[in-house]
Amino acid sequence: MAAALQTLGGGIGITLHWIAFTPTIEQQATEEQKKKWLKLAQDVAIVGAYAQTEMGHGTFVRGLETTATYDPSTQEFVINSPTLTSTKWWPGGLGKTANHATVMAQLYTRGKCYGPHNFMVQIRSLENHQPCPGVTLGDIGPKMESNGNDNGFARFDHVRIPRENMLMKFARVEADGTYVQPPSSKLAYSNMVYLRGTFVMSAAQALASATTIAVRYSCVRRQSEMKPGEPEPQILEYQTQQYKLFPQLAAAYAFWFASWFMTQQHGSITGSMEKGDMSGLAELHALSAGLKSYTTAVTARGIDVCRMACGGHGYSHASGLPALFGGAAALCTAEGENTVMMLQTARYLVKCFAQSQAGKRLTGTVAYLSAVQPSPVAGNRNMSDLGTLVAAFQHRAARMVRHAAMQMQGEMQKGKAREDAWNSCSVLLIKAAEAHVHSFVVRNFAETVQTVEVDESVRAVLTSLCQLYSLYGITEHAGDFLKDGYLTGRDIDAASSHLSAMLARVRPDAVALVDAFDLHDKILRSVLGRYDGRVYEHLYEWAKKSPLNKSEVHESYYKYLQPFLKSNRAKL
Ligand SMILES: CCCCC/C=C\C/C=C\C/C=C\CCCCC(=O)SCCNC(=O)CCNC(=O)[C@H](O)C(C)(C)COP(=O)(O)OP(=O)(O)OC[C@H]1O[C@@H](n2cnc3c(N)ncnc32)[C@H](O)[C@@H]1OP(=O)(O)O
Ligand SMILES: Cc1cc2nc3c(=O)[nH]c(=O)nc-3n(C[C@H](O)[C@H](O)[C@H](O)COP(=O)(O)OP(=O)(O)OC[C@H]3O[C@@H](n4cnc5c(N)ncnc54)[C@H](O)[C@@H]3O)c2cc1C
Repeated sequence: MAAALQTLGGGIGITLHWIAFTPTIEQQATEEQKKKWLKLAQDVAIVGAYAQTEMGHGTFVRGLETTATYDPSTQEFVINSPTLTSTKWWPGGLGKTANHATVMAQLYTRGKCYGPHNFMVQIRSLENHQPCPGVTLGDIGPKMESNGNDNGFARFDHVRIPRENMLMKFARVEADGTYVQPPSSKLAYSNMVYLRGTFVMSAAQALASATTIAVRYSCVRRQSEMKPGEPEPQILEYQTQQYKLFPQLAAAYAFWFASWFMTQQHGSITGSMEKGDMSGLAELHALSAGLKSYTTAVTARGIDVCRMACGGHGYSHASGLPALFGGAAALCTAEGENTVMMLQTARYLVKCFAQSQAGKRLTGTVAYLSAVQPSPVAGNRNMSDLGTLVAAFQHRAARMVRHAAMQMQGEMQKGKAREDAWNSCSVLLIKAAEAHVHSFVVRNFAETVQTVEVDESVRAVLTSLCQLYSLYGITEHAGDFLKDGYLTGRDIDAASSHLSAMLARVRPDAVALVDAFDLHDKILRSVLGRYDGRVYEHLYEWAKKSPLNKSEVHESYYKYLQPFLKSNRAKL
């Protein structure tokens, strides 16, 4: 149903109904409110949008301008868009599809503002789908990709909703207008944490799709001569092609396993939060923000590497790669712009570093920060040993977190305000947070391949993939590892030669590793990545269906080219 709606002639989008609107009801509504809306949403008896971002604010949620003012005389909230920049802007499905929206608005009661809260607002008639009174709706226009989704705008002109339409699981407003505090003001943001966590799997699946397409095509495509007179080789025989594709393939597996951890963490921490234990929220936020930022950025870049590795046909929509890239690029901005998200992780790391400096034993994904010795113990390391590689990534991250935090402390000791010191160290902070997330992904990958229940022959392949992913990271960021002498030049050379060996070792299993993603042709939507490998016949069929081929001589010839040619010939 959802897929049908999704593809029905484009222009409508129900994705956000499933991934944002419905989970918001699940996570933020009271049991009473769930009885009213959750089944309607789950049965698609209503279609919803998650309306938070405005034309003037996306990142800075506390700066949102839409207001929800409580009127105790009628026990209603008045939803209003006071300025042009308060217009809700970007929400998927808001333009033409949704008839309801959870609207994030500044809550006012008894003349005081209590910050952003979620409100259920009906925006279109259930009879004729016309906008409700006081509601102005529309699509925001063509985008880089995903134009099948009607990302829309909405304005509210003093629209009245019952008090009960405030999602009140955490915070409440009583009938007389009394505001009841939530256990944490950030619980209103809980669905963003959930959604960021799901983006890690979206990134893994997107990179899995791109590497499936590129690896399969690289076995079909033959090009050039490796040795004079020999037949043209599969382009996957070129080491450069392996160096482009196999690290992306390894990253797809790494992110897939990271999303398993993210899902498990989200479940257990939100489970504890249900019982009132908020202690895990900060780590969950930092992990989901950092993983979302890191995996989507690597995925977007990786898909473009796959696209380029397929030459001209990669640039055709027949390959499916431009659409994948456009979708992955969106993930870098949506649900928390990547820079801002990585800064959130950095904020958490600086806090944890200070706690560890004060003698607190750190736990969870930051435990290594207190365990890693500042002074490196140089020496010939076994660069093919996973434990050695994990330790190298943790040392790098710990060193960079310490450096950024100390730099910030130094700025403040010179008299800078904390906020100014933060801003002037934010590039260092971002790099440290990226190193932290990278070390988590490597450690989690290594732990998963060592413990996952698979045949030993499969474990051997996954171990090679994990070594390849780690060695690629070390060689790509060699400076970070060399800086304090933790790794030597000889170690980096050893890492490079092991990486070359891993490329050759993974080659025989490359097709099996992408087939293992089990992505049906209907999901891949790629002529180059077809399971049957019949690329050229289907590329020709695909091209023949181009709208431009409906007529032998296109109407533009008669309208523009013919008169233009005629006039140029007349001047000869
Ligand atoms: C091929 C690809 C695959 C498929 C893709 C297909 C197509 C692509 C198309 C679309 C993509 C798909 C879906 C799109 C869905 C997108 C939906 C949306 O975008 S919804 C809107 C999302 N918006 C955001 O995420 C906003 C981001 N901004 C924020 O979250 C916050 O403003 C902030 C940046 C975090 C700052 O908030 P604030 O200023 O209040 O906080 P700070 O002062 O920085 O920190 C205070 C304190 O609070 C803690 N904290 C902050 N946030 C949270 C949180 N969520 N949970 C818990 N704690 C939080 C923070 O850590 C601080 O704590 P402390 O240090 O202890 O003081
Ligand atoms: C495809 C797509 C779908 C979306 N779907 C939805 C949806 O369904 N519902 C919804 O509510 N929203 C949706 N959004 C909006 C999305 O959540 C916002 O675009 C996102 O949160 C970024 O906010 P912004 O666009 O205001 O960018 P800005 O925050 O203005 O960012 C612009 C630049 O400023 C920088 N910047 C901002 N703040 C800081 C800071 N504190 N420190 C350093 N740099 C900073 C950013 O890093 C970035 O480089 C969608 C967006 C896209 C692209």
